[in-house]
Amino acid sequence: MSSPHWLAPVAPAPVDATVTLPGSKSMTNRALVLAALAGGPSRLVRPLRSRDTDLMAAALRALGTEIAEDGGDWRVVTGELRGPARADTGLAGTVMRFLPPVAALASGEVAIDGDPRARERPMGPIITALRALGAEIDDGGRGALPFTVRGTGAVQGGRVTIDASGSSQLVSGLLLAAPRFDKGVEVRHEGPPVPSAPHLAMTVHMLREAGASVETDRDLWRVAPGPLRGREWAIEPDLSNAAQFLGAALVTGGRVTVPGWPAETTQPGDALRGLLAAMGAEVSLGPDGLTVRGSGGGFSGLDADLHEVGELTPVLAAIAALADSPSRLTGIAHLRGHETDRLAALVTEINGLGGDVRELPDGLEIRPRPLRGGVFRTYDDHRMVMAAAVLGLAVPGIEVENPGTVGKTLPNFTESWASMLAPA
Ligand SMILES: O=C(O)C1=C[C@@H](OP(=O)(O)O)[C@@H](O)[C@H](O)C1
Ligand SMILES: C=C(OP(=O)(O)O)C(=O)O
Repeated sequence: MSSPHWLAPVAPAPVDATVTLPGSKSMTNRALVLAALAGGPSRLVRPLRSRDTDLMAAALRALGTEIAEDGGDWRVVTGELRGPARADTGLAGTVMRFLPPVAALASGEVAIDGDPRARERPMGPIITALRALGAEIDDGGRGALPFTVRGTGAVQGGRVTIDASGSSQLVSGLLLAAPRFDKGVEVRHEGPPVPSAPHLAMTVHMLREAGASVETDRDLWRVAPGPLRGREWAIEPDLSNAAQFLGAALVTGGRVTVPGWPAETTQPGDALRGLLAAMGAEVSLGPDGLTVRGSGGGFSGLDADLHEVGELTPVLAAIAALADSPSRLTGIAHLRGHETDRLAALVTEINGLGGDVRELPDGLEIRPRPLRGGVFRTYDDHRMVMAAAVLGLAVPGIEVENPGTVGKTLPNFTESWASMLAPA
């Protein structure tokens, strides 16, 4: 899926905009899985419609779930899970990690594959864990996509140890399907720290909302077997996808408001409030939503451990490249296994515009430099498009390769970006 280059627009003036964001990818794909496993019908209200969520819906439909359009909502009716079926994960981490445990509950074979890069993303630990829990998986010994899950209609479940330092989704995937395992599951993580703690909290929270009994301790998650309830899932706006819009307020010394910002949430994007404030933004959360204002007098770099909120890195790195002082972003070695090796991609592309970004063993060191225009490659990574857009606010002539790849989570991004920049 490639599209012609997009010339990232320079901000003609400080932005002054209200930006309504589509739903959360992470919540939409969890709700779809929980709805497919529930005992009764569910409704997803304002789900995200994007490549990642459409792929999850298509995969669950292929397994026998009915997912109907209903005025922008999705109505989900549980069916008997069955193969034979084929499922495409695209490049979606949530689909490649959340679907196999569901496929293991189906009767019949489910062949799962994805984009070429999907075959390189960490999958080994969840394949091994599923086998230990009683599933049969033929992966040709690769420990990666593609593979076939030979479902028997049931998974025994029980205790399992996993190294989830490569991705929190390896744990989330096991937990989401676990109420339907005969013995539930007890997952213990052993290894370097698991990233993305808020996403694990989201998994636990949503499981409980669906009626599951979940206990957690440090590096330990226990899900009891039992029925899941069909219910209405009101999907929150995707707060991680707010990063570039709120960042635009800081970079241009303007104002951006995101309506519908939840007062309480498990989304990692909520950390943007503190992170942008640390760079000098004025941040306020009120009845109109979250408002970020930049001073117009420049802003400082950021020294932060982003281990828990790794998906914010590409956009924060772009903001940091335009700051008045250096930044150090750490705790994000696992980003080498994301849509692309994000540490390498950010170094290559920002330095290609004249920047000075250095890769650390677990992060990035960013020294702001005057940047020039040029081609910015995006490596099939939606967040590289978003990062380029932020740089383009201040640097004329940034040509973004394959902007359509942003449709992984935000299909109308270039249009919303243009309306944000249009005079009020
Ligand atoms: O569970 C989820 O919805 C996600 C978990 C995180 O994955 P990692 O723990 O692999 O970083 C995050 O980066 C990804 O965008 C979404
Ligand atoms: C890492 C990300 O996605 P995925 O769900 O594919 O892991 C992301 O959205 O930044």
